[in-house]
Amino acid sequence: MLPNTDFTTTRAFKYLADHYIDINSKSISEMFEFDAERFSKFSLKFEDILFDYSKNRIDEETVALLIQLARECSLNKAIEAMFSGEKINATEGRPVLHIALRNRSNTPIFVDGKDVMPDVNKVLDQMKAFSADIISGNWKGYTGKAITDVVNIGIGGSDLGPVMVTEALKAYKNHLQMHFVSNVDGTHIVETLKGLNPETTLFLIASKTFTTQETMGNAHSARDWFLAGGGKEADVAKHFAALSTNSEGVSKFGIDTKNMFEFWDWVGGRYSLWSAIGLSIALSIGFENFVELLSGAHAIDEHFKTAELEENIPAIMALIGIWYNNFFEAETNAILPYDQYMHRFAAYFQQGDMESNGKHVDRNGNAVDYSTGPIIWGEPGTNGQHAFYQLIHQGTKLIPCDFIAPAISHNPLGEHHNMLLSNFFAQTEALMNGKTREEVVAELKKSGKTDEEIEKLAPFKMFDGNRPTNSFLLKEITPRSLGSLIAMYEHKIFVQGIIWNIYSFDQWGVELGKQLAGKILPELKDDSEVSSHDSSTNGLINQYKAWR
Ligand SMILES: O=P(O)(O)OC[C@H]1O[C@@H](O)[C@@H](O)[C@@H](O)[C@@H]1O
Repeated sequence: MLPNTDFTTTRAFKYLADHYIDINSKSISEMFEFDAERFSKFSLKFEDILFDYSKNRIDEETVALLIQLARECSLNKAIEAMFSGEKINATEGRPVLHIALRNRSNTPIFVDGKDVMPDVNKVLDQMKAFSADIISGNWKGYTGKAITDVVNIGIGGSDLGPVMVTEALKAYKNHLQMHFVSNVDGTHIVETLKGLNPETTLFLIASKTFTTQETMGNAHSARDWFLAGGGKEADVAKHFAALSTNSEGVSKFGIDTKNMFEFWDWVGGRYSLWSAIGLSIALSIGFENFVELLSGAHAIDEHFKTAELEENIPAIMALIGIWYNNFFEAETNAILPYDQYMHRFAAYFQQGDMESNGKHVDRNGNAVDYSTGPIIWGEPGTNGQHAFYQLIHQGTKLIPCDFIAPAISHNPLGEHHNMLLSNFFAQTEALMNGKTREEVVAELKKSGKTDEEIEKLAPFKMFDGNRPTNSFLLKEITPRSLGSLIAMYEHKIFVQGIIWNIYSFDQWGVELGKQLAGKILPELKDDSEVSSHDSSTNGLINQYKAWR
């Protein structure tokens, strides 16, 4: 059973509300001036990842109270419940066990009295053998040629994780060309298949449920393309594999269940890159590297389970987020990787975080009267600097930012990496320090402006500063360090869900969209006028019919 506490009624919450008034009158830079130990107090190291949270609007009391909050909400019990396979996804009656998929210690994890590890290991072995066969060219297509291109067809959790990781780990890539088709917009598959050869293309149909409209639509079009290109029905087995929990759906589609890589309903879609859904990752970077990714995540699982809350990186990340979300009323959280390979990281955690904690009903079924999951967004630095950082620096909204960067680049080209990292450091510093009137006046004087001009310009050139950031400095983006970083964010989401007393592992809001589209689709089949909706929807549908 998960604990069931309204965090706004805890003692810690009340203390935090008072303490907020105090902290709100302080600046981060001031707190650095008064405390030479601030960086060492508010930073943690895990293997080759340095997590620096000292540039936040916090002091020691803040952290102590936030930890008290976590304790009053029985976070430790909740962690135990997840790791021991309890059905903590109560609205779907399922455990939440992505941690089992990367349980490299292989200790038993029981679901309904059955250890899941033998099944997990069996699928890993199957992925190992399959990826070795495809990569080595042992596996032949229907005309005897080796596979050159892999197309993963999936959406949401069956797409975003594989895309994000294969991009982030491109430096580890082999000769196979990876492609990802997600959108039901025909453009996506048509453009992807241009230039591909059916004889050397492998399709992975990635869908937990094997019923998702977009994926099924794209999978059928892929098969039509394959058959039109010369392949026969009997050849489908050499070119299509399925990653799914639904073996019935897979065989109905015509994929040999020998080519099915199974996972289980206790794996949430947005937490599934560690499962068979990660087959495209194993194909792209090799199975050993995929295992490294799992190992990095497993190391964080152990840390999360055993570290004291004061030293627990995911817990601290979560608590700082709660501090801004529920006391400063920050609505969003920007994720800003200074690494081009990580360009889909923010998009990945848009689903990870927003689908998990975008909930307005607590675990008792009552509407909450506090703010829950933040809006997650972001782009890689330095691109974002030339686009939206203006608002982060000088806008009216408080936007806590996560800066992420590797110390070692996979592409050390001249001064590029120093230039990139100088921006990373400068931005977090500038967001904290801002620019005072005195500094602005001195700068303008130096540039030869008159007193009158200075008076006019100064307000626009001043920055308040005091804008909070977390910094994640990784030695290098490797399969292991990336695995750890992803797991940190996953557990951050978990901790926040526990404190907000919501269910983080269902997604009823998304299910609605699936139902609604299914209702309108038949109405679009012919040209007859539609009148069963509101006048806007009728108007749009009828105009669509007139124009198409
Ligand atoms: O993997 P399948 O079942 O195709 O689902 C793909 C995605 O569908 C969405 O509507 C959500 O439910 C996501 O959590 C899920 O990742």
